[in-house]
Amino acid sequence: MRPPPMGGRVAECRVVTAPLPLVTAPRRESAPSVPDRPPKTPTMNDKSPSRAVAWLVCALVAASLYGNYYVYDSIGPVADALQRQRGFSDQQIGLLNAIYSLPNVVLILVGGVLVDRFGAARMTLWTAAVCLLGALLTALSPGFAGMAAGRLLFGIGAETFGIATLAALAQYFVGGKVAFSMGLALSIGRLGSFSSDMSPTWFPQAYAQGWQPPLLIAAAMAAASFGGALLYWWLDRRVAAADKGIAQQQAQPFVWRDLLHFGKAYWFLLALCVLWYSVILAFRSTFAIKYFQHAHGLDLAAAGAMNSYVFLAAVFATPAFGWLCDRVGRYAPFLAFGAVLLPIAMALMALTATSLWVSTALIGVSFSLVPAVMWPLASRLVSPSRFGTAIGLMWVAQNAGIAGANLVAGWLNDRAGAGAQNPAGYESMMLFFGLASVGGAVFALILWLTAGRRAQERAALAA
Ligand SMILES: N[C@@H](Cc1c[nH]cn1)C(=O)NCC(=O)O
Repeated sequence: MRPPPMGGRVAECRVVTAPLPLVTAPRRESAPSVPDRPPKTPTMNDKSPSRAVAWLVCALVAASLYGNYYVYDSIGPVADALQRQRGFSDQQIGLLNAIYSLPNVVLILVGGVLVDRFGAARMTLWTAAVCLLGALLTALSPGFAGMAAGRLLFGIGAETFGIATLAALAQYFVGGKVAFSMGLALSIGRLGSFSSDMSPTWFPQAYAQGWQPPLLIAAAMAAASFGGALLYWWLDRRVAAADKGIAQQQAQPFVWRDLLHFGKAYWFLLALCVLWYSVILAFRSTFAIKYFQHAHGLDLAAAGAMNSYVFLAAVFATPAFGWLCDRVGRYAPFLAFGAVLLPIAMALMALTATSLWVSTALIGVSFSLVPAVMWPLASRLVSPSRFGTAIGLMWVAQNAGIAGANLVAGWLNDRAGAGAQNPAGYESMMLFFGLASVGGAVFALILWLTAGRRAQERAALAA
């Protein structure tokens, strides 16, 4: 009944003696290839109780992600109130979000290793607790320093929490539907981001009272997230207790050299992750609204709405694409398709007068498809006992890329004097994001055409 554990005392479970539901065939240690089809095992029988347990875990992880992503995006809606009521500068408000990413440039690798060491369930619980403390500190602090410390604490917990939740799904859905389950959980997370953006409409009384009540609502969301994590941890303990009789092996100690054994496909995926997320998150989260206003003549409300449709599309499309991937059994072509849509959208926006709806739709598909495939694919490219480390390393580079892209794009805009009076000043920023998105698409294509093809050839030979 228990999935192959990822860490802690019950970590390495690739040798399985009993025909257990949810415990599946061994995966490759460091294969540089992209699987054509998820391993078909007899473990995910539609009516087996273990399948129900896996979906319960998925529901708890998704609920937990909802609260976590709500807090992640909770500063934007109170930015104006923080400026008016507490006199915060733009730089201070920017820092409340930047301080989330900066420590993670180093720390998530440690977080990933801890996930492999102590297991997904324990780390989900511990990091959800850290996130709750961070959200409370942010909401209750009387001064800027306390709020910044709260966001720092939240960031330290949240990124490792993200890895632990992906690891949980990779464990429980190892026999099938991994992309669908991850897509579903991520889509509920996106719903949390969307809810946070919509909270001024949903909780007008809270916003009428000032900056604090909305942040207390965010802290309540973090508490709900912790509740979900607690239930998941409890369930995982019960599953472990039911599996007492099964031979389990000790966790492998972490060895830095292991990183070099991840294989080429993993490194292509990491490069795509850095470039694609840098464009998506730095452009969409920081500059898109301003760019739509100044270069495309939208007012603030229309620009904000246009941007939020990307989130909304992802809520529905991410699990749908995950389902499709599981069903078709292909990953790399979908990833390449999603990655190629991004430079096309950037080119349409920057170089043509095509309606913004077209580029928004393309970015919406890309934002739904790439994460729906990237994380399940990562779970198949490395050994289960190194999944946390592998994602940790990807997110170290991703956070550095996002922070760097924000700084470079801001510098390019300032240098060119970009603004409402000078829309052409955005050209260098768009060129930068365009080139980065082309780079991401190239790595996705290489991943598909080299590692993916080789896997197909091997499969054909084996047949
Ligand atoms: N490292 C995280 C960054 C993030 C984005 N939203 C909340 N955290 C990540 O890549 N998560 C996976 C995702 O696609 O959201």
